[in-house]
Amino acid sequence: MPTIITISNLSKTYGSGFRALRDVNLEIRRGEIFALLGPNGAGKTTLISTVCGIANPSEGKVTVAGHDILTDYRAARAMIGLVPQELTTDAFETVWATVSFSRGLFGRPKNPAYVEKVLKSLSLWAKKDNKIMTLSGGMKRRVLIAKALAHEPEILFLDEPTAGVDVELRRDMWNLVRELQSNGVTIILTTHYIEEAEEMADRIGVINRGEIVLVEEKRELMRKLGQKKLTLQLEHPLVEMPAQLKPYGLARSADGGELTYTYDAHDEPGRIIALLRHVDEAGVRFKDLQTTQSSLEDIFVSLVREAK
Ligand SMILES: Nc1ncnc2c1ncn2[C@@H]1O[C@H](COP(=O)(O)OP(=O)(O)OP(=O)(O)O)[C@@H](O)[C@H]1O
Repeated sequence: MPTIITISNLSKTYGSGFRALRDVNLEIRRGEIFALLGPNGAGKTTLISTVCGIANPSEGKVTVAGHDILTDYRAARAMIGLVPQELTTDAFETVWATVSFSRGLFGRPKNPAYVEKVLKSLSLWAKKDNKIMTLSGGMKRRVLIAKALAHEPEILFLDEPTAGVDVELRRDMWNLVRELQSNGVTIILTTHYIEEAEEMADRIGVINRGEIVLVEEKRELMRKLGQKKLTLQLEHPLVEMPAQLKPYGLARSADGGELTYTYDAHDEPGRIIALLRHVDEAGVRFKDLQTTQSSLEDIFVSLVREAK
């Protein structure tokens, strides 16, 4: 996939002297869903704000489809829709007026048919004449997305799109994001919900203390870093680890009733077979066994911990 956004050696130091981004290098591919994960204060919003021209970079360069965000600001910005974290919409305006106005801000000619399509796709059509302040929190969030899409951007940034929304709206948002992607829109989202990244993203970037600590295809990340656990529930508690089993580094539960073997997800299956044979040879009997795979959450927590 060709690159649509190129971020090179980007650093951001706020007026307070705080360095919120440190030498960030990142390429976003056209048409992908890229999830940016990071703990509170990691720099996610700062990174988005800089690419969208809301915050100025201190060092480095960002181009959007070849347009420099500083020297060719208008062209770069016109390609981007931004759904901010905070609800900043004008409370007294109607949904229709707010969304149409956003389109005008980018110098786009009026296109009521397009605005209608956006409002319908966000289930906002029935509310088009309602004032924003009369809408529920979830509806207001949909308005923010409609505003961001009003000028037909090729790239959509969603900053914590589903923070504080109910499960149903979250599902709707996910479906909408997928639909946008199938229409060719590139999506960059930040999220605290690891399951959201797991569900949605093609690639995942992890940012911690202003530094990108990892960028990887989601599938590859889970394959490479995912660990599996095999747990044996024993018929009788094991008091001492038999010699044959020592090389496997098995963990014994406090009551001795369970043995757990942790292994890389891409280890050859032969090792498990050998382990089970050794268990048998050692006269250890088990009544049940389970395998589990570490989630993206486990991977994320260990990455952020390692980077500290
Ligand atoms: N205008 C500002 N002036 C000084 N420091 C700032 C400013 N804006 C943000 N920061 C600091 O920069 C760091 C990164 O903030 P940012 O909002 O980018 O993080 P984030 O990853 O989006 O966090 P969250 O997940 O909490 O939204 C934080 O330590 C924050 O306090």
